[in-house]
Amino acid sequence: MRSLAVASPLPPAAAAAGRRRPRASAREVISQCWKCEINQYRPLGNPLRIGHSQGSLQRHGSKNLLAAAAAISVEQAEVSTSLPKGDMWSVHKFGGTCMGTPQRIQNVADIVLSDSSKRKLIIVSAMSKVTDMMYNLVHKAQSRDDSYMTALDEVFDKHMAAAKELLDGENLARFFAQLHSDISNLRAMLHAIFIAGHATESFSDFVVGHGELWSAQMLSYAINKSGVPCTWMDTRDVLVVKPSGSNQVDPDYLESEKRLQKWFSRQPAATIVATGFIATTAENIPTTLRRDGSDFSASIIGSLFRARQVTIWTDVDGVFSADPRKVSEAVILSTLSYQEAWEMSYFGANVLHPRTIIPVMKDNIPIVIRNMFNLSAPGTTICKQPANENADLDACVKSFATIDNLALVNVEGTGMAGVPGTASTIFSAAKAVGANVIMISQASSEHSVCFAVPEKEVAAVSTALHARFRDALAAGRLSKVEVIHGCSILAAVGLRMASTPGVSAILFDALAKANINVRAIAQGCSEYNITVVLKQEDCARALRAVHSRFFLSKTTLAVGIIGPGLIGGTLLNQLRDQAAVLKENMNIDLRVIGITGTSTMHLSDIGVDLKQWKELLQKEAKPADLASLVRHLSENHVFPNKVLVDCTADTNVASHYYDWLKKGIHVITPNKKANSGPLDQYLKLRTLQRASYTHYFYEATVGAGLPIISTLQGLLETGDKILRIEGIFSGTLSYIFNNFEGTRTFSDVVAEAKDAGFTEPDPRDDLSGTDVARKVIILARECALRLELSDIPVKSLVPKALRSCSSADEFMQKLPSFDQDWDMQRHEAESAEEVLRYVGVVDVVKRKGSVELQRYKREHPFAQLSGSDNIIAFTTSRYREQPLIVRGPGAGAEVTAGGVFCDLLRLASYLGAPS
Ligand SMILES: NC(=O)C1=CN([C@@H]2O[C@H](COP(=O)(O)OP(=O)(O)OC[C@H]3O[C@@H](n4cnc5c(N)ncnc54)[C@H](O)[C@@H]3O)[C@@H](O)[C@H]2O)C=CC1
Ligand SMILES: N[C@@H](CC=O)C(=O)O
Ligand code: NA
Repeated sequence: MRSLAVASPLPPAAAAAGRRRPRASAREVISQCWKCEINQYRPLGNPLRIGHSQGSLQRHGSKNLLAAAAAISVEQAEVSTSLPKGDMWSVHKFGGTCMGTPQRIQNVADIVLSDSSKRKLIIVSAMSKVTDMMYNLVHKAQSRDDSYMTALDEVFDKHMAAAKELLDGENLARFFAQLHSDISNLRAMLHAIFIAGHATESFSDFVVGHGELWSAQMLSYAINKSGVPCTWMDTRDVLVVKPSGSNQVDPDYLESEKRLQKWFSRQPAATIVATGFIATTAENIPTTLRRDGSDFSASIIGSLFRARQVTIWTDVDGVFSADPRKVSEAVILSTLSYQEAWEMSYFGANVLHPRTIIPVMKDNIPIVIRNMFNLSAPGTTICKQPANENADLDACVKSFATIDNLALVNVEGTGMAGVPGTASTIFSAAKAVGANVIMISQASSEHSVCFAVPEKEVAAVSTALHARFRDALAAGRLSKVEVIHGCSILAAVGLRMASTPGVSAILFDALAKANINVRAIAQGCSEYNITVVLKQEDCARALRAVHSRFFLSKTTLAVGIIGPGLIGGTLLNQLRDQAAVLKENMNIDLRVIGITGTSTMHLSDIGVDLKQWKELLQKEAKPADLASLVRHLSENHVFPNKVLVDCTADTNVASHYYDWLKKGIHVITPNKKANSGPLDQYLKLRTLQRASYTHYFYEATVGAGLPIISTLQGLLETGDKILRIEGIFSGTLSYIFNNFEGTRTFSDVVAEAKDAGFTEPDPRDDLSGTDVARKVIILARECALRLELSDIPVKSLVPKALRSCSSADEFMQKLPSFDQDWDMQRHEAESAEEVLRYVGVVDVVKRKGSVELQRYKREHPFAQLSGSDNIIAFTTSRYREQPLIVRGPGAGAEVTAGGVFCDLLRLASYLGAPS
């Protein structure tokens, strides 16, 4: 039976008390150290090992070793522990940042303990910065800089301090003894390096690897502390690699498996912490796995155990669809195929080094990249592409990446076609000067070959090509060897691009719409990658344009708000409160990327933080400039759709709608000026709207949030004939006459309507009847009546003497002097059992409109209103006997902004949002 207890490192006292380890062979016992747990079973011929073994013996004394050996029972010595492989193993890897502080190491221990897998192997890097500190020691020593001694003390102090915070009692003592001994060995070795003024690679690797040895021990003891038996592994005892040139190593799986088997038979633990980064050669010389070595260690070990999964813990939520520093919209990918991860890492994406993928790929072991500081993020799973295309690989294009500082070399001429060996000559010239060819493209006409190389290598390539092709150039067989400087590569990566028609069409369409010129294109037969070469200055814009096309929903809308007053401001607050719900439930992503008032303006590339739009408009604002807001919107290539919402009452702003629609910017407004302005301009605007796919919505211009425009359009579009539209169209005037009773004065009620936000910015627009007349015109024009505002006779309620007031405030101040006149009119109506109501009429049959103050009997529906109610009656062919009536509050901030918001959602739904 394999007991977990026997796997834990035991001091002699504990061993003697009956908790025992399995016995190693006689040769191995001689050099085994119970304190440091580094298995000294190798022949003592390796000078690096001698130091350690002798150190161990000197440190702990042979007596203790003998005691440990004596405690091993015969029964346990007989136990054969073959290496279990497969699903029961889960492998985790924690990098230096994860192991950065004692608290983080404790968090790592907690993560390990929360994994319910039957068996776990945890690969760790050195504590953050320690590897650099260790390299620095070697560097100092071989430079004969004796400050290596104080630097070594710092290494000791750092680990001692961490261990003191993390461990206690026996675990701490054990770690301290080991650290102490290692540091004295290192001191001796560094001294030797100092004297020689030189360190061999294996000496250096031996020194540097201590960071991992210490972090592995600390974590293993921290896990032990919680009562879960855990042992630790010096992977130099197991992982055998051979150098494969160009600063790389290849794992020797057969030999490693043999050694792992042997190691495990001695320490058959269910939880093992192993050192990342370090390994050994077949000749037992310490070495490292080079850059990103710990990930590689995890992948190799995962493969040796045929693990269920290898989890690489880091400090990001997973692999992004593009560099998040360049594309703020970048998203975390939930899955990636091995090949995609491979492609992306080539482009410098923060994925795994390609060689890390190889060991697990051969056994189909998934690698999961997770954020240790955000455990709620599920991370990115890198696995074999599911056979079923509909399985969880999200999209055919997985990510976009760029490489800057490139130059294109274009070799061109009629003499190239059909001449074997031209390409070979070109690329051997590039090779001869050591240039790295990053991408190649040749048109099938064979008249030109172009390729991209790093900018810093292009001069040498150009010189080499001119030399090689001197004769061909002189004879005119080649017309030019041309260099195009300042280029970048933009690559789209995705496995399913191969089986999805139209991907490249979408890619190039997005580039075209962003007005980006493509210099060269390459797509290999594998179709994992489509690469385009563009001007470096266009690259960031191109990246954002293509990313948004593939990753943002079609119903992402960039919104510009003009006039953050009562309605505009209320709309911004409603957007703030509802945006997340819309995104979550309806995939509608509304981003306000610009707000302008009359004096200040705030712009954002990705979306204003609506929680603080008011502050931003004060503190982080520029002088208001409508033209630059429009430019900001139309030149933004991140968002597929753009809309301007005019919340002013400004005629000048309204005069721009035509241009905006022409630019492809949708327009939404509660401002009545465009639809009630000069007829010819109105007709031009509506004609353009109908001829284009750009939308113009203005529901709130009549009846605020009440569905007046949409009801009318619905009747007309379905073939009903409108005969007459009649009603109370002014929320302000409705409020005034609903409340002008008893002892209240007319001017008080007007002031109340103003305070309640029912009036126009200047209340004279309401009292003069102009606002109602505008609404009558808007409805009349919907019914195809060609009327101008001046065609509507209007009864103004503004006393003649106040029409010339220079401001709304002056008007409000002077209004009380006319209260008596109003009292008289009211009394007259009241004595006839009637009420005053201000009504508008569109008489479609007679092709005219009117606006009047009328008296109605108390039982008339118009007399029944309250608050700011509007009531609008449509008499039509279908609704002839009983008109279709829409009634409800027809003014006020919330209902009006709500009406504008509805238009925004209608736009999103026209653009494809779910209903
Ligand atoms: N208040 C209501 O109940 C209803 C209002 N409306 C319409 O909504 C629009 C806005 O009304 P309110 O918000 O009540 O008025 P408001 O006066 O509170 O807001 C208008 C805002 O637009 C700004 N503005 C004016 N000209 C501008 C320009 N050229 N560029 C940038 N900003 C400019 C002003 O500084 C102000 O902040 C008006 O067209 C009104 O007819 C429509 C239905 C109901
Ligand atoms: N001032 C207007 C607001 C809506 O258009 C009104 O009172 O109706
Ligand atoms: Na309306």
